[in-house]
Amino acid sequence: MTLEVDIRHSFGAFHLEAAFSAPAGVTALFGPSGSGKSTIFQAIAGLLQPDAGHIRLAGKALFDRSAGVHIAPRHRRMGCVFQEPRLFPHLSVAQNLRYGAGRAPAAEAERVCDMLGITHLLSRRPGALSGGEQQRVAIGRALLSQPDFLLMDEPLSALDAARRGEILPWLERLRDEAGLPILYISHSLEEVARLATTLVLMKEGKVTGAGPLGEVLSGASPGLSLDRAAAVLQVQVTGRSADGLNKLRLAEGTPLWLPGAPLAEGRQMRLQIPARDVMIARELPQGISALNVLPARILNLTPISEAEVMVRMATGGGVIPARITARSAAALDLRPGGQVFAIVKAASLLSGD
Ligand SMILES: Nc1ncnc2c1ncn2[C@@H]1O[C@H](COP(=O)(O)OP(=O)(O)OP(=O)(O)O)[C@@H](O)[C@H]1O
Repeated sequence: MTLEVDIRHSFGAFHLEAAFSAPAGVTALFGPSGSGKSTIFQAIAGLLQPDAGHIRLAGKALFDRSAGVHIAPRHRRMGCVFQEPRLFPHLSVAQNLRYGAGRAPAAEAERVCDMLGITHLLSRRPGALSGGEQQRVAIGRALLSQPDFLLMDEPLSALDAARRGEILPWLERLRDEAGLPILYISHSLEEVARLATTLVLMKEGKVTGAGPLGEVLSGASPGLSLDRAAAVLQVQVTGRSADGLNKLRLAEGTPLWLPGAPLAEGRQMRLQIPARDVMIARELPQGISALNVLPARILNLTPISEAEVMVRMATGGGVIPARITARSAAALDLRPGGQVFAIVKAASLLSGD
């Protein structure tokens, strides 16, 4: 099931023009304040009728200006989750869930409670839950309305760092198990890098980049500050060395070593490598301190200033960008298709199941 958005709308001097697709998984809308994220959210929710364009779910119009289609919000089969959980304080968790459940079979309620880890909370009132637990119940309530898609507007922004850390694994699970398009508005690139499968970058009402997370985040897009360009790679924990390094494996098998607390073997995680922390060598380097050297093929070079270029490289595990000087790129004679080695100076783990 895919949500397709192609809309235009004006508020005075502000002009929104947004076209993108949100397939199953998490599509993050990311951009500065005032870039138009909430306007898109409202249009998809049916609370605003854009001046032009259409919104389709699995090919069926929820809105189509030229065909005169506007499905009322209550008939859009969507679940919404906001910054605040908006639970009924006088009802138990079970009653709050039932309120959203409609005709959902009991087995479905059990599955959702299990997926979100809220089964043990069913008899409590919202006041006796942590912020993160309340938000999990709010997500459960949205899911039990058996929606065709989910809209999440900054669902973690009202929580402190500890509570965000508590709820993120459940959102990852939702992304991997629910099989729904989830449109997710966020101000936090860290959250986006951890959760999103598709990324839509917004700036001043325009989409400046859209596509699979790794591709958009590794690019030199106008919507992304250069300091934030990074690789996001899927890795698996395969062991730990005697001298305190976790051994990780990229999709195609290349090993990577990372310091940090021991991780459970077999765990799937996302690894983030900032473009500024990657160097490039033409030959397999000898006698350097960096542990992680990945064979790679150059995809393209994009000038980012007079003095710097972004070099995007393909490794078996995904795309790795490196931000290097134009002088180095010329000295190494880097060209698309060239075989090189990406030297990773620093990387951080983002997530795990
Ligand atoms: N109902 C409205 N009437 C007039 N202008 C509006 C209305 N709603 C939004 N705008 C304007 O449209 C622009 C985009 O707003 P929008 O809320 O979509 O941005 P946003 O990216 O969601 O921002 P934030 O991250 O701060 O929520 C802003 O300039 C805003 O002032």
